Formats: sequence, structure tokens, C-alpha cells
Amino acid sequence: MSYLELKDIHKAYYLGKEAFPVLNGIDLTFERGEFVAILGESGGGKSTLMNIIGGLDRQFDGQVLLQGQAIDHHQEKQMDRYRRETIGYIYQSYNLISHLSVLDNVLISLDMTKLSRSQREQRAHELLAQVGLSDQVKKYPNQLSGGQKQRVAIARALASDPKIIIADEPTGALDSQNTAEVLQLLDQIAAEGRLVICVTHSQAVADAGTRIVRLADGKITADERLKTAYPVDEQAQQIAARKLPWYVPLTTAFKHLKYTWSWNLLIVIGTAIGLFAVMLFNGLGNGLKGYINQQINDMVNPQVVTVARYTKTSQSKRGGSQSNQQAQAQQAQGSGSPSAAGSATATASASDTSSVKTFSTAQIKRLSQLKHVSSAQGGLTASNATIKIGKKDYTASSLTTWSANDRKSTIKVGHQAGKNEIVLDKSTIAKKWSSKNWRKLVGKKVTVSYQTTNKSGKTVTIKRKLTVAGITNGSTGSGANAVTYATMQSMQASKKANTKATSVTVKVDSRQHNKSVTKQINKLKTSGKRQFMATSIASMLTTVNTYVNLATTVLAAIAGISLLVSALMIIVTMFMSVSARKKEIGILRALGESRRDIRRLFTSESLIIGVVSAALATGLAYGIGAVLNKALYSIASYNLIQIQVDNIVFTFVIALAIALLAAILPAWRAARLNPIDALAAD
Ligand SMILES: Nc1ncnc2c1ncn2[C@@H]1O[C@H](COP(=O)(O)OP(=O)(O)OP(=O)(O)O)[C@@H](O)[C@H]1O
Repeated sequence: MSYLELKDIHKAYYLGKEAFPVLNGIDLTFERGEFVAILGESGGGKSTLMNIIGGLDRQFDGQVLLQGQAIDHHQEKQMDRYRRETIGYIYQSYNLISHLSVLDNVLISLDMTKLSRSQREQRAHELLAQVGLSDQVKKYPNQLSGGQKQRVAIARALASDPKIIIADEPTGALDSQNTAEVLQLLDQIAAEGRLVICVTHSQAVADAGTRIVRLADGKITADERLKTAYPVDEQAQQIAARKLPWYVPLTTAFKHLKYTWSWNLLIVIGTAIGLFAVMLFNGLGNGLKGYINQQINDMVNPQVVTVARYTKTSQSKRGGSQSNQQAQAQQAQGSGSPSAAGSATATASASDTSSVKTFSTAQIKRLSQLKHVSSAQGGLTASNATIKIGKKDYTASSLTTWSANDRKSTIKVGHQAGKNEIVLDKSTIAKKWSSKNWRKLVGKKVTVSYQTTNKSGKTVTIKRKLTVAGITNGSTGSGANAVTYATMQSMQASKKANTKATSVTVKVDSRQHNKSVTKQINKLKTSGKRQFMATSIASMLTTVNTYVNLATTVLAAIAGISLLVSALMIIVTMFMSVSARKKEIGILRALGESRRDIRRLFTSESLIIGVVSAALATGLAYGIGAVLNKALYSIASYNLIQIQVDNIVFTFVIALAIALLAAILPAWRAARLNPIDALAAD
């Protein structure tokens, strides 16, 4: 049984339906230790035969048997394995990978062996020393002479310890001295017990071997033995082969990107700009939400639910929408913007504390006993009060009782009102009194008066001298001009007007329960009738946040269009890369890499571009975000751009998704390339 046997090999190339026969029934046997020259004229079919022996060509008739076992050329995986384990190629045009160093060109083949990393490096160095290139390992192929390149190719062909070396015109591009050296190396390789098959049209080269096979018109015309084959040590262990580990295409991709870094940098910058824009808008969304929340929380207590009595008439007149409910509740409590409070006067609060439904003590108690409620406090409101300071009158659109909803932080000077004291609004009262010395109002006595109806329905004027305890700057109007509940009750009582609460401020034990407490209160019924109408700042915040989210998502989506451009850029780059690297693909396939390995190589390149772009985008977003925050701080006293971890994660996920999608087609195309066509590429 011969080591390698060719049985009745026929091969024809087709142009359309027309067949051009190249090999017309080749029968040959080869043994290890032989250095066989296949000699023939140009176009005689030598390379075609080598591609069949080497497992690159699968379209032929006949059989190739290795140690008596027929190789199934239609089984892709078996062929990959055959090339990986058994065959080593040496080409006329060297076919080194230009972006890998001399050492890496040899290591790329060793990566498909089971040797450890250090053993692989050691073997690569030994092989390069064997071909006389110890001092050239760090160079790249374009820094070598032709003879040196061919010696690197020989070292690479031997790396995985294959038993068959196929050399296709290995000396075709070399001068006589390099030719002699390469032939000597090939002879040494045969002497190691390998089968060397060398294609040539030079008789001198053929004479260096142990046997000459002549090929003409697709047939063997002569088979001549010059020397006996070298003896073979059958006991010698072959280095075990393995499939290419997943990380090797990744590192090869990285090396290629590094080699062509200037071009790739442009792609990375282009992609990063799109990602950066999306990230910045998301960061702006976070900042705006945070800012709005902070502003609202500064003015009102988010742990508070404001309750008014439910009235059906107002409900049906106003359509009963939630916003109207809110308006009514706010009106009863005296909150809402100053203008809103003013317009409310025209409808319900003109009747003030007399016609607005009031709360009984039992009702307030009922509210205070609800789940997650820590306290419930009644409040009164009067509209269009007159504040007389000295001899001048000032109009306060509302006078309310200070509640848990009012923030102490809104008191700019002075303190909260105590008994027979009042806090006054800064812009509508204090600053009108004196734009410079408004602070001096604290401690002064003012006369507060307003009209209301008493219990018998008569209009009465309530008047009381109060001391200014502080000045507030609460732009919501609630608590802008406020007294204590007790003070207001005593003022109302002086003219037999209503002293019962027209609103109740309910304090919730934690912010999360705000919504559920609001719901609970709205559902409370007595004799089947709804009693209360609750509203909370938390629901307002939710609405505001929804709008901000919507706006920033739209902005981020617009910025996201640039990501499409990024994706196209990566696709184009990958397609160009595949076209430019056809030869490399052919070399890797000839070395035994599978289609999957080739797919991984190009997908890895795309993914690396994606990850580096996302990293650059993150850096840009943080850098430019910080600059913008500094510039805008004077306006809002808040960092308006807040990039969070989830924004970064989102950016990386998007970048990887784009890179992956962009890589699919080019990587698929690369993997589908016919290795012979790929090797023939310029
Ligand atoms: N892909 C192909 N499609 C069509 N014809 C082809 C193809 N490849 C090779 N041929 C033809 O097959 C014949 C044999 O080519 P092959 O390359 O095997 O010859 P060769 O003996 O190696 O020649 P050379 O010494 O010039 O390299 C030639 O006539 C060539 O034109």
C-alpha cells in the first residue's frame, strides 16, 4: 500500500457548456521520503494536479487515497482536516500574509496544532533558524528578499509537521543561488521522511529530486527514479493537529487592523461620531429629568398628596379629566402658578372657604389612618387678599395655610410663620414693596384682609394684623403667602366664617407609595358616593418625565440615523477588505482553516471596529459632556449632561449589533470564496 495514490484522475474546465480537458486519467503512487518532480510544459496541468493532491480542488473524477483510504473531496470538514494535518504548501509567489510578521506567518500554521503557546513559539523559531532566518523574525514580508520570502514559506509549510509538502514552482522567481538553497532545503525535508512533490518546468530543478514524473497533454508520459527514496522513521511522532481556536481569528483581525491603522482610524472616528451623538442626547435626557425633578422637589414635597372634596358638578362641568381634578385640588389648596390661582378665583374660589366643600374632623382622621399615610393635615385658602404695608395695599392672589407640601427651603429670609405671623411672597409682594430692601420686611407688621361669606351667607371682611415672619420664593404659589392653620381658623372665626378645612395635605410614608395612596383616596366612598379628589406631585413628575423621555428619544433617534451611515461605512470597509485580501483567504484555506474560521476573521474585524468606536464615543461623550456642563452650569446650576452606566452599555450593545450586522454579508462572501480562485487573485 502506497502512502499516496492517485487513481484515474480526470479533470476538465468548463467555459459555459464547453469542456476543456486538462487531466486525462492520471495514475500515480507516492511514498514518504521521496522528492518527486512533476515536470511538464506550461499549461500542461501541473498546478491543476497539485490542487487536487493538496485538497483544494474538489471538482474532478477519480480517487485520491491516503494510506489506502479514499479521501472524500465532497466532505468539506474532512478536506479542511486533510489540508491542516497532511499538506504543507510552497508557492512560486511565496503567498505570505503581508500584515503578519515573519514569525506570525509561521505561527498562523502552528495555531492549528495542539502544541502549547511556548512550544509553538519555540518551534517557529527553530524552523526559521533551520531556513537561516533567525535574525529576520520581526520583519514583515515586504522587507525581505525573494529568497528570504521563499524560506519563510518553507518554514510555514513545515510548521504543522505535515507528511506531504507540495511545492508549485518554488524556485520560479529565484536566482540560481537561491534556487540551489531552496532545492537543498526541499531535499532535506524529503530526507526527514516527508513526501515532497515539486512542480517545475525546469529540468535542472527536476534533477535535484529522487524521481521525475513527466506530464504532457494531461497524461503521465514518463516516470523515472533517479535515487532511492529516503528511509522513513515510522515510529516518529507527528505533532497533533487541532481546529483553529476561536480567539486566533480575533488576534489575526486585530493584527490586520493595527497594520492598516490609519484607514481604520477614519472608520472608527466616523462610527464613533454617530454613537457619541446618541449617547450625548441620552445623557441630556437624564440631565433634564434630573434637573426638572430637582426643581420640583425643591419647591414641593414629593411625599405629599393634596386632597380636596369631590364635587360632582365641578366634575361634570369640567369634563372630569385628571388634569381638571388636579386643578381643582390645587385650587382648593391654593397651589398652582400665581396666574392659575388668579383664574381659579373667577370660578370656585370666589366663594372661597364658604362654598367649597369642607372636611369634617372624622374625614381628616379617616385620611390619616390610610395605609402608608403618616399624617393628614387640614388647610384653608382665601383668594384676593389685600396686604397693607404701611399705607400701601398689595394684592395676594391667594392666602393659604402652611402645609407639609410647602418646603422650608422656599423661605429665603426669616422663618416659617408662627401664631399671628405670615410669610409673604418675594416677587409679588416683598419686591414690589422694595426691590432693594425687601429683606427688611421681615419683622414688620402688616394688615391682611379679604372678603368671604359667613355661615349665614353674608359677605364679611376679615382683617388681621400679622407680623411678617419670612419671605418665600415658591413659584408654585402654594405657601407663597401663608399663615398657620390655627391663625387662619381664628381669623375666619372672628367673623363667624367657615373654619373647617377646604383641603387636606396627606403625608405619605415613602415616595413609592405616593401613587397607591392617591388611588386609595380617590376610591374612598361613603354611602356609595365618592368623597375625595387626590392629586400628587409624583404624577405630575411622571408626566413631565414622560415628555422629557419622548423628546430625548426622538433626538437620539434622529442622531441614530448617523448610525446607519456608520453601518454602511463598516459594510463597505469589510467588502473592500475581503476583495483586497482574497489571496490571504486562499492562503488560510490552504493552511487548513475552515469557512467558519474565515467568517470569524472578518466578523472579528468588524466587531473590533465596533468596540473601539463605542469606547471612543464614550470618551468623547464624557469629554464634550464635561465641557458642555461647565458652559451650561451658569444657566441652570446643574450638570445637564449626565451619562449613566446604562447609556454606555446601550452604546456598546448598539455598536456591536451594527458591527455584527455589517459583517454578515462580507464575512459570508469571504467564507464562500473558492480557495483556488482566492489564491489566484492578484
Ligand atoms: N480556472 C480555470 N478555468 C479554465 N481553465 C483553466 C483554469 N485553470 C487552469 N486552466 C487551464 O488549464 C490548463 C492547465 O493549467 P495549469 O495551471 O494546471 O497548468 P500548469 O502546467 O501548472 O502551467 P504553468 O506551468 O504555466 O503554471 C491551462 O490550459 C489553463 O489555461
